[in-house]
Amino acid sequence: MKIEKVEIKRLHLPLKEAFEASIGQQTKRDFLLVSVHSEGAVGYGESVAMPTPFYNEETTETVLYMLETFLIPKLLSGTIESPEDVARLFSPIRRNQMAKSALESAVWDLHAKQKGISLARALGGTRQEIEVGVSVGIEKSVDAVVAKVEGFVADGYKKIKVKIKPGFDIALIEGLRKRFGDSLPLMADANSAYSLDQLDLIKELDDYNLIMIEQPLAHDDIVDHARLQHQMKTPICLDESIHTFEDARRAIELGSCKIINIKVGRVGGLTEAKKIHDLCLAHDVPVWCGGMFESGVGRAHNIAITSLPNFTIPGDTATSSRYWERDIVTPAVEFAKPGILAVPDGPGIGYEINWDVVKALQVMEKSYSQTNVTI
Ligand SMILES: O=C(O)CCC(=O)c1ccccc1C(=O)O
Ligand SMILES: [Mg+2]
Repeated sequence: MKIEKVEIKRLHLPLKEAFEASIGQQTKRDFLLVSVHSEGAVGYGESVAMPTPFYNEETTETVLYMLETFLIPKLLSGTIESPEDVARLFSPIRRNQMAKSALESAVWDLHAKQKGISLARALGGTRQEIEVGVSVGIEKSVDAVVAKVEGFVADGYKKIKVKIKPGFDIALIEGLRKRFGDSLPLMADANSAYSLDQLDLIKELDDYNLIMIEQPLAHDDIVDHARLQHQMKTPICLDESIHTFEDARRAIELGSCKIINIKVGRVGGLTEAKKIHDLCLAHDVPVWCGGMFESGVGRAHNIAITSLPNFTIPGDTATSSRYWERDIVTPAVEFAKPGILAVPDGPGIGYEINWDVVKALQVMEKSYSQTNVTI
């Protein structure tokens, strides 16, 4: 497979409503839509980095820089037999997982389209349908979160994840349990807002039958999380701490978590996501697919990877309408049944790009081909 051309479009996609977490507030996506071209076929991917380095160290600007300066030149000048080779090609470049993933996932889409099969099938997915959860932001009051959750429960979402931070935690979970009872599939995500100094407070969360607590401690930690997991019955799930297969192996070995949130962008692409999935399967560690407010393109990649067998917990892969007035794909991502998405069986990601919407949102576009780049 020879990649002849790469295109990048930078888009500003407004969220329907602001979303707050312990790491800050978000009102729109500022992201890159990446296309890779080979022999008349086109594959699509998206960069999930945020404009600010508050979730991880990457930003939309650093992704653009890494793509232009290192990754696109490497892809255009290298030869790849399969999408798995892209990770090998990029391996001399350290980190910058979200930049790598934007390009790598586009090559996966291209590969599946060239084979005439769905991305899910190309990845080894086995499910035709996936269960979906929703991530709910911090609001001004417990009642305001309860009201939001009421709507999502009515929509049929199979898992409710609420964001917590110090001062907006125990009372929130208690309020939700009071309103919805013990059977609501509920979890909390702290985005690294706590430390072991707050051990007693964190341990109180053990009383609420949560499916898991996501990333309570530092974004770069697996040691304190192991200490915490050994003192709690509620499974700890790692998000920010896991960037690679090796991170996952070490975390499992230490007992830092019992569940892993796999985000395609955070781990550098679909090949690494699949490797982490396989490792977790071998160690009886269930996984689920997290979200980064992806547009329909990244969402389609998330749906495809979620069709693999060890994605046994509903992901943060909500419908387009949870986030956007108009998505950039057509059809929009919608439930087949309440709380259930159908895994597309058309070639590649299985969604078309809505170019009218892309044009309306586009703030920059660039094209790279073999003639105008050097490493
Ligand atoms: O609905 C989504 O896409 C997931 C929302 C979410 O929780 C999130 C969004 C942006 C950055 C980090 C996270 C997270 O999972 O921690
Ligand atoms: Mg998280």
